[in-house]
Parts: sequence; C-alpha cells; structure tokens
Amino acid sequence: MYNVRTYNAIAATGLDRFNTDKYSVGADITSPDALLLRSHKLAVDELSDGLLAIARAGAGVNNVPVEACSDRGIVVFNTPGANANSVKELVLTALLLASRDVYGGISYVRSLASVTDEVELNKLVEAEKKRFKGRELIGKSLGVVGLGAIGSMVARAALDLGMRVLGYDPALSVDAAWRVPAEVERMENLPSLFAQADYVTLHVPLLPATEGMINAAALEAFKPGSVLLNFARQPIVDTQALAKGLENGQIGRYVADFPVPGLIDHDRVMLTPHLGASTAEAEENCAVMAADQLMRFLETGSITNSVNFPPVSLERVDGYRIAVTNRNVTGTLGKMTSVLAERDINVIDLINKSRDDVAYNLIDLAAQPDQGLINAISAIDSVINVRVLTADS
Ligand SMILES: NC(=O)c1ccc[n+]([C@@H]2O[C@H](COP(=O)([O-])OP(=O)(O)OC[C@H]3O[C@@H](n4cnc5c(N)ncnc54)[C@H](O)[C@@H]3O)[C@@H](O)[C@H]2O)c1
Ligand SMILES: O=C(O)[C@H](O)COP(=O)(O)O
Repeated sequence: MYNVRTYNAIAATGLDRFNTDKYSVGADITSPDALLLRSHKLAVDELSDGLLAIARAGAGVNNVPVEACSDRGIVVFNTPGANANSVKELVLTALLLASRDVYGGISYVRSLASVTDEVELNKLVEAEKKRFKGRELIGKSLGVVGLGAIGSMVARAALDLGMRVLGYDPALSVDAAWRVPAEVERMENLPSLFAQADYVTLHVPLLPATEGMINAAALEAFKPGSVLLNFARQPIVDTQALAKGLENGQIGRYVADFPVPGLIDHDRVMLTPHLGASTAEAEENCAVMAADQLMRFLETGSITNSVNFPPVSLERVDGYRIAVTNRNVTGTLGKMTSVLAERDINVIDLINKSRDDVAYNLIDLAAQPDQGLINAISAIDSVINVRVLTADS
C-alpha cells in the first residue's frame, strides 16, 4: 500500500485515479510516501522521513522547498500546461476589463436600481455613458514576458484580437519555442519590450531572478499610462515601486491575481483572489496529471515532469527493479555495479540520468534484491535513497 497525503482541494476526478487496493489517500494520512497539493506552503519540517515524492497539481512550485527535497532525494512534480488555458482566459478578461470600463459601468447601472421609470432610466444611462468610454485592443501592443505554456497561449489569443505582440523569454525551451506563434516579435531585452508595449503581461515563474523584476527602474522604461497584468506571482512586482508608478501615471492600470495591502481599493487597480487556475477544467486536468505522474513514479520508478529530477523511463520486461537516487558524484554508478558484481547479480537493464546535483538510476536485476544488497548500496557515500519496486507495486 502507498500512502498519499493531500493538501488543498484536489479535484475528485484526480483522486479517483488512485486504486483503493493500492493507495490510501487523504488529508489525514500520516507517514506519507507522497504528497499531493496545490498552493499549500510546504515547510521543510513537513518533509517527513520516508517521503518519496511531491506532486504540485499546478504550475508554480515556489510553495515547495525544492532544494531541500533534492537534498533528501524527494522527487517534485508539477503539471505543465494543465491549467494554461484557464489562466489565458482570465488574462484575456483582464485585458478587456483594463480597456473597457465594464466594471464601472455595471456598478453605475446597479446604483440605478431604485429608478423604476424606464424613460428616466434610459435618459440617465445615455447622459452618463461617456464616463465609461474605453479603447479597443486592436492595433495596440502587448508585451508578453515569459513565453511558456501560458505566455504562448496569451500571445496567440492577442494576435487573434488584432494586437501587435512582443515577446521576451531568454530561457525558452525548444519545445516551448515550437508553440510560440511566428508573428510574435522577439525582444532582446525587457526595456525594449516595456518601451513599446501598451499592455505588459507577466508569465514567468517566481525565482530569485524574477522576484522584483518589475521594480522602479523597470517601470521607468514603461510607456506612460501602460497597463500591467500580473497573473504569475505577486513578488515579481515590487509593490512600492508599482504604487509610485500608479501615482505618477507611468502605470495607467494594474490588473492582477494577487491582492496586496495598500492597493486593494485603488481606483486603477483590479485584483482577483488567485483565480487563474480556478476552473473545473483546470482543476481536473491538474489533479489527473499529478495523480498519474505520482502513481507511475511510485509503481515503476519512472519520472515525467519533475522540476528537480531528470526525466527517466525504463520499460520493465523482466527481473526485479531497484530505484536509486544519489548525489551527482563521479564513480557512484561504478560502485553500485561493483556491489552487484560482488554478489554475482546480473543487471538486465539499467538507466542512469542526472540533473544538477542529483542522479537517478533504475536498475533491473536478474535476482531478487535482499536487505544485505540494499544496505550495501545505501552505504555508498553519495547514495541518498534506495527503493525496491516489486513487480506488482
Ligand atoms: N494565477 C494563477 O492561478 C496561475 C496559474 C498557473 C500558473 N501561474 C504562474 O505562472 C507561471 C508561468 O506558468 P507557465 O505554465 O506558463 O510556466 P512555463 O514553465 O510553461 O513558462 C514559464 C516561462 O518563463 C520563462 N522564464 C523564466 N525566467 C524568465 C525570465 N527571467 N524572463 C523571461 N522569461 C523567463 C521560462 O523560460 C518559461 O518559458 C507559473 O510559474 C506560476 O507562477 C499562475
Ligand atoms: O501555479 C499555479 O498553477 C497556480 O498558481 C494555481 O494555484 P492553485 O492550484 O492554488 O489554484
């Protein structure tokens, strides 16, 4: 049996993937083999002994102590792209709300609830509508910072709306680059993007390199009166600098998914309560993908969509499988195969891959591993953990 502890509301479709003959899943699980969570801020103390994996049903992993997980040999997964459409649709909503005073117009109409005469109502509406005049998106420029799963979808939708789209992503992967529409104009640096964009939308992960990316110096490069959209993470924007930017008119409007004290009731700020991925579809996509990745890892040792381990997949044809995680130190694999040779155990198949400081091995053996073998491999200095995967695990 595997124990999976959940945090946050994980969609039932995802939880239903776990076969109850093999898995105990719930918020009250103690001694978990794996954690399944959304935005729960996981403390290092919550990385209990024996924990093998954490699946983030979502994109951002800034709530998971990834470095501490790597040190302990804990595999961290996320679900790339599974909620991207949901965020894209909210960003489009934000673009439109920042351009047309729909919100102000609706509030005004609501204030007329006591007017019962239709002629009078129409007179008021026609006299006041000039207060809610907007502008069109067609022909305006949108700067997209980060062209991954969400950024590339936002870029495509903006092009469809007739916008000029400028993109900046110096770390773009080859796979992601294939998804970026050819019409997106590539910017070599952020100031060039800021200087040309009427709207700027952020789609980068929160990392030391992106925290405070939108600071006072960055805001100086913006076109006066531009609209800034932040559906990525709050700390990417320096709140004090933004407040100044709003005050001096450099920023015309700020629309974001992360409420921050001091800006909540600002006239030109619209904030939603972290709703980017809160659609039934996105919640299901993320939960299913996270559950499937966890089960595949627990049962076969294979790894897809980890943020700290390499992708590893080995078809199991025969034998007994062990999974070994080690620090990425030269000679470790040789030491492991020596331990096997000393015991006259034949290796049927093997895969060894590394990522940064971590290496991961799946080794299929011709003989059943006993505790002596596991102890001998565990005793190698650089080995972090060893797991035996039985054929029906
Ligand atoms: N509001 C929400 O509910 C919500 C939902 C999903 C994701 N998010 C946030 O959006 C972020 C992006 O999600 P995604 O699914 O598009 O991720 P992704 O990994 O597909 O894309 C992120 C892109 O940012 C790029 N990048 C990294 N550092 C950069 C930098 N310094 N400058 C420019 N580009 C940089 C990467 O190369 C990558 O292409 C997530 O990390 C998460 O924080 C928020
Ligand atoms: O990074 C993400 O995927 C989003 O911020 C979604 O967070 P949530 O799962 O808590 O809605």
